Amino acid sequence: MDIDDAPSTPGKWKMEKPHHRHHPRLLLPRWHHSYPVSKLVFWSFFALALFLAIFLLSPRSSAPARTPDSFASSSTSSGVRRAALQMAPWGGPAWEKRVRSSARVRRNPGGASVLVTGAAGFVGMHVAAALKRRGDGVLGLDNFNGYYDPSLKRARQALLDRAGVFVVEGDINDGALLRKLFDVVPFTHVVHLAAQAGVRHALVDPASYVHSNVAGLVSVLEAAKAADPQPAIVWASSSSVYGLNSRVPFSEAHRTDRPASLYAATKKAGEEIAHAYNHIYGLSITGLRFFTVYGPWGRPDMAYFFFTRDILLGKPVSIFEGPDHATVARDFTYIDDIVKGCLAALDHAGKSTGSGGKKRGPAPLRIYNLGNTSPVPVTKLVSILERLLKVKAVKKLVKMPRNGDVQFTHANITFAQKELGYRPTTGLHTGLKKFVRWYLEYYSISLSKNDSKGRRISS
Ligand SMILES: O=C(O)[C@H]1O[C@H](OP(=O)(O)OP(=O)(O)OC[C@H]2O[C@@H](n3ccc(=O)[nH]c3=O)[C@H](O)[C@@H]2O)[C@H](O)[C@@H](O)[C@@H]1O
Repeated sequence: MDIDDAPSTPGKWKMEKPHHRHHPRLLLPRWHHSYPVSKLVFWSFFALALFLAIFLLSPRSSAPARTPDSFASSSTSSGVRRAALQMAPWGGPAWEKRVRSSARVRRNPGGASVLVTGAAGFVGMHVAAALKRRGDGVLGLDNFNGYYDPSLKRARQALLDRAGVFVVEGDINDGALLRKLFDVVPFTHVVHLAAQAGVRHALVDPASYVHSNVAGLVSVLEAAKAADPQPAIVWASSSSVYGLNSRVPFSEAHRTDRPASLYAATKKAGEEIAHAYNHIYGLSITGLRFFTVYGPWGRPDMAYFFFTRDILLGKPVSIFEGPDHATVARDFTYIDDIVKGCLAALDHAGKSTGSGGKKRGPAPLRIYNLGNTSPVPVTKLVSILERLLKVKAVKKLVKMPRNGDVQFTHANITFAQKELGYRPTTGLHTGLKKFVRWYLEYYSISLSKNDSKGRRISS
């Protein structure tokens, strides 16, 4: 029946006797007329209540499954990636109120009010949460780009939101946004962690490294130098700046002028840019050279993360070897140790001395290694994962491609120990155990559901 055939006045439609041969749709008007209104209301409410109950009580597993294999988006070009970024609009009284409230110091008398860039990233989320926990004011900033699965970044944002940290959606290259944030909040510190990370990806999308790690850093320093008061800056450099340095363990006094990747070169450039801003404007700047940070809520582009995924899927993992089968090793550093190092660097950062864009006196300029001081071969990393996952990995030993990787990293942390009281306490086995526990829970994977070869076939 066409809707145009229906009379406009209810009740004028002559009903037929219900008949089972009728199409159910034709019975509807009759049912409507013969059913008491009270019963109709009752059943409508009942249906609505049932629907709500099912919706609210449904277990987490009924939500769209999280899949750990979405790092494929990393191969998109920077142009495509940026075009796809849909930033939420910023500004307005309600937005400013939220910004102010998030950045307000709560329980920490004389505490810091901190802008954390890259707050939806791995290290950013942990640092922002730790600052908030101890009562500091924290505002996050992140552009939620698609270098890896943005839903993981959204989940981190949701976690911060529950902790009372507002993450503003925006790019560090947006000077107007940064100026606005400094207008609204007199930040005492900036922990600048937003960056284009990943050593090997620089071959795929070199422009994104210059955009985030060079132009983005300058943009943040420009906003900081013009702010009144000027904040102290703590930012993420990288162990990769040691590049072809072969003296071990790597010390801050060693050469860092032979980077092996564009990523490393942009981080090294950042250290020189920091020098210039400290020199000209009196900004207090501390660079932290992180050594292969890993742990819960980590980055899917890192080896320990995608090895875990591939081992569970029964897919081969490529283990890089140096020339003549030489071991490739990393000074893997657990996230909680890195967070302690970041907070200590912030607490020990001397003040910036400039104001109104003018230097008033010398300000601190520091660089520290934050590593674990015990390099572990990648083969060992894989065997720990095999034990924790209770699955044998399909291992492929391959010659390390010329992709910017270095063979070995090992941190000397004497300076950080002496000046920041930094002391890493988590070994690789313990740290990976915590990572694996998080990974299985986050992706709702049960190890008991393996196939006959002991492999997990799907999440
Ligand atoms: O320390 C740092 O500064 C850097 O640490 C990591 O870089 P990387 O140490 O190369 O970490 P992964 O990419 O997770 O690689 C870990 C190890 O696994 C090896 N690997 C990687 C990939 C692979 O398929 N096979 C393999 O054996 C690498 O050569 C490396 O020795 C981060 O990805 C960088 O963003 C960070 O700046």
